[in-house]
Amino acid sequence: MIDVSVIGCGNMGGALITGLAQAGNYDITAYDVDPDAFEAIEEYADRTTTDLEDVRDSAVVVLAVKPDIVPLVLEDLDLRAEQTLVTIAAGVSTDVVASETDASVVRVMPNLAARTRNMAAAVSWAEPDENVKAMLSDLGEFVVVDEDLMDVATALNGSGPAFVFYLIGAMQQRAAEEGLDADDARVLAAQTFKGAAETVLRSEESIEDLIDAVCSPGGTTIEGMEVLWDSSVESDVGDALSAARRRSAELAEEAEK
Ligand SMILES: NC(=O)C1=CN([C@@H]2O[C@H](COP(=O)(O)OP(=O)(O)OC[C@H]3O[C@@H](n4cnc5c(N)ncnc54)[C@H](O)[C@@H]3O)[C@@H](O)[C@H]2O)C=CC1
Ligand SMILES: O=C(O)[C@@H]1CCC=N1
Repeated sequence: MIDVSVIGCGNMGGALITGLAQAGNYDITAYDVDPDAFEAIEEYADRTTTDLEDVRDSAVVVLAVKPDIVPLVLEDLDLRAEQTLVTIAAGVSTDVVASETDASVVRVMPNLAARTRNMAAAVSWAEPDENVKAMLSDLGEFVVVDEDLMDVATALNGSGPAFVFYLIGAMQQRAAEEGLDADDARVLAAQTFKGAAETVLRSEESIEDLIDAVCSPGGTTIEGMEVLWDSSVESDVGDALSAARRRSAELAEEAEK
């Protein structure tokens, strides 16, 4: 049983609590200044609290507040060297957090799919932390990156679910306009993304070869692919990723001030 506290139970803190509770093996304390935040996670957390004292003894404390709130929480959070503080705030460096705590600091960029234990996470740490490793493995897949690559990881896997939701929405909407029931279209679009993603994860074929495998000669897919290849979708998706990466770098500059 790993004793974990989550500070900030909004969208991302709540997703981590939900996923960890489903994994079992975690004793979870949920802390927030706003008791309304507990509504969505009450059934998953072992306890909820508005008293910061209650999180002080956890082996792992996850800081899941907005980047500008991080310094305020650190002012009041007194942790010991044997504890681990996981920071997930976009743009807040390990150094900024480590300068305010005795705990060892691990920086993680998680994503909302923690809710269903399908999270993609990037982690940077001075040395591997066994508890954090267990948590990230229980919540999905993770890769270890140098901290200077956290901005691009933030854009890719942190913000990425929103970009994918957008694409799912676009496919769902057109299929509904062309006659499918909207709920059926939602299921088919989402399951198609899930299946395509799973296929990529389990295959060593290049993305180009996988596209080719769907394009039957003279068939339907190639007609759609011609539209995509002639469009700016590839560079527009890239530009969305770059914009998110730039914002992460800006947040980092703001956090250093
Ligand atoms: N939303 C997402 O998909 C992801 C968010 N993150 C990071 O997670 C952090 C939280 O983001 P969200 O969950 O989206 O924000 P949110 O606004 O949904 O949740 C923030 C929570 O913090 C609470 N809070 C505010 N002040 C507090 C304090 N002093 N002490 C304790 N709790 C306090 C709020 O009541 C709220 O429940 C951010 O730093 C963000 O960069 C990282 C990856 C993905
Ligand atoms: O939008 C944000 O700033 C956070 C960080 C990554 C995903 N959500």
